[in-house]
Amino acid sequence: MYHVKMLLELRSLAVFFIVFFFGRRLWALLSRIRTLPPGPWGLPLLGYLPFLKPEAHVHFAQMAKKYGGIFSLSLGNQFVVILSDYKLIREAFRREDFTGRPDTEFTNILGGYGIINSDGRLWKEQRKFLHDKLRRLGMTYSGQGKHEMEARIMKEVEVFLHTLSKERNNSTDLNPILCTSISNVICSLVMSVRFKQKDAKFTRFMNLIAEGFRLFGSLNYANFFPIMRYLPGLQEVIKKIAKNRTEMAAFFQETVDDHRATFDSHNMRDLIDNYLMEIEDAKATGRSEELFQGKEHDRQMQQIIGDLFSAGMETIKTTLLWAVLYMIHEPEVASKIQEELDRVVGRNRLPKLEDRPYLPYTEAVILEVLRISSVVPLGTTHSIHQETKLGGYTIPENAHVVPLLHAVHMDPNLWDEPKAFKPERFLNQEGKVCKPEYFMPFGVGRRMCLGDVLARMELFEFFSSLMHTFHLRKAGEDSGLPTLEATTGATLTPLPFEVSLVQRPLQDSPHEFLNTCQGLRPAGSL
Ligand code: HEM
Repeated sequence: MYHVKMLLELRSLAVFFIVFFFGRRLWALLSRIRTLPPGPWGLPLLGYLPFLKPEAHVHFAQMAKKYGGIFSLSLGNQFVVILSDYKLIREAFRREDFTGRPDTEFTNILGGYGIINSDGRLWKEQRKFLHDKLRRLGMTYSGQGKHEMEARIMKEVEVFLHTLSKERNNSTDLNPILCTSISNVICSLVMSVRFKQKDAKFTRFMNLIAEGFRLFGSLNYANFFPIMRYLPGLQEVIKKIAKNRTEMAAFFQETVDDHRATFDSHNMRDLIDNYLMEIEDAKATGRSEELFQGKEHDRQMQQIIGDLFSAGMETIKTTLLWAVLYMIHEPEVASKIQEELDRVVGRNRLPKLEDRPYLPYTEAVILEVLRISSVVPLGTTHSIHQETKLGGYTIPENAHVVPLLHAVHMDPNLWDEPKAFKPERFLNQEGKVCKPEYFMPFGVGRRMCLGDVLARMELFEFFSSLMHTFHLRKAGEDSGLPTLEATTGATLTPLPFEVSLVQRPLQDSPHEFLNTCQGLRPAGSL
């Protein structure tokens, strides 16, 4: 009898301890959950993934209305924090602890090379190096380099206009023409190479990039559930990515080898020459092993070329396509730009960078295009490698942090009628350009776009020259206006459309102007 009683007491004690232990754990878990940014619960293991709609930026913006300027959700095994409060975006991204990039299937394939997806010391050193060298090559608003950069861009602008002059009055798809022209700017800066329209090597290169985007897109689920990488379908995708990357690497390596063979330390032609100089210097000073944090030198150069190309081509081309589309929709805005260009620049030359301060309306239109199109709607995902606090909430280690730039640019509390195209919002009462701190198409903080100066130069030169030389009209008499709907990928791209280009009549000095617009030699590979 005594033993039974003992056993019962022991059992009660055990139950008490189990309840106490799990109760404490549950309490700790709930207390911790309460410190995380608010957000939906989702399903066990899958989290919110099954409910995510294809246009993630629009879906997240709707969620932000419910949960606020900082909210969180689980997507598979990832904990994601979405920021749409511009003050919190600024606060987070100026901090060192928010400069990480996520560790995913995608970044594993890249092996930590390059700049966009690198992390820690390699990223810091590469960012400083690139910032310094690209400035010397002309990515700056001041100094001699600026003129060299302008010359590189203008060469492409002129070839672009020449190609278009052959398309006058026809319905034209600007996408492939812009693709070559914008690529040539970045290729000339990085590796002194340029391509003709429809060049076979360039076409292959562009196809590899397009296929790369598609293949990495289909790997998305493995980013959320790493175990899925072992599924046969995804194994095939991974093999194909590896094959394409080998082909791209060979293409870049050929350029690096050519540069090595003709390298002259007294004549730095481009970014690759600067990298070769750095590698030589590291050898001479016994730093070779440490350079690029011990990573393979040539592979780092290959990835840098790939990173700058992918970051600097699609974004600018897409922004220019949006600009053209909005000009077709907003003929009054287009006329005001042309009136300003005619008054300030005159009809006998193309606009130059030094005209820019005197062309506030044109400048305001470019800013409005950048705002309304938010070509990189979700910015680039950041990550943190140690638990931290933001806006009073706990941000756990390895959380992904997404700046919802689209929501910032469409916030009715910040912008009057955000869906309307209103360049005037970027002009102050004196008619001067002013940018509010919640305008952030290039991101903000320590990992802000490295190419924003080049991007602003290119957008100005291409857009103002195009407007100075052509009227942009909708193609086809009977068709309606092309849609402003976007295709959602890493960037927000307009659906394919055509434009009718009507050459603008000349007034003064027709010879010089004609020479610029029509008498140019076609491009050839360097
Ligand atoms: C309209 C044109 C462009 C837009 C809208 C744009 C936008 C952005 C955005 C939103 C980011 C992410 C910032 C972050 O991580 O928080 C970024 C990063 C970056 N951009 Fe751009 N970009 C443009 C053009 C360019 C050009 C022309 C270049 C090349 C020279 C370039 C090079 C880069 C690089 C290297 C990064 C990564 C920086 C890092 O991780 O430290 N971008 N850009």
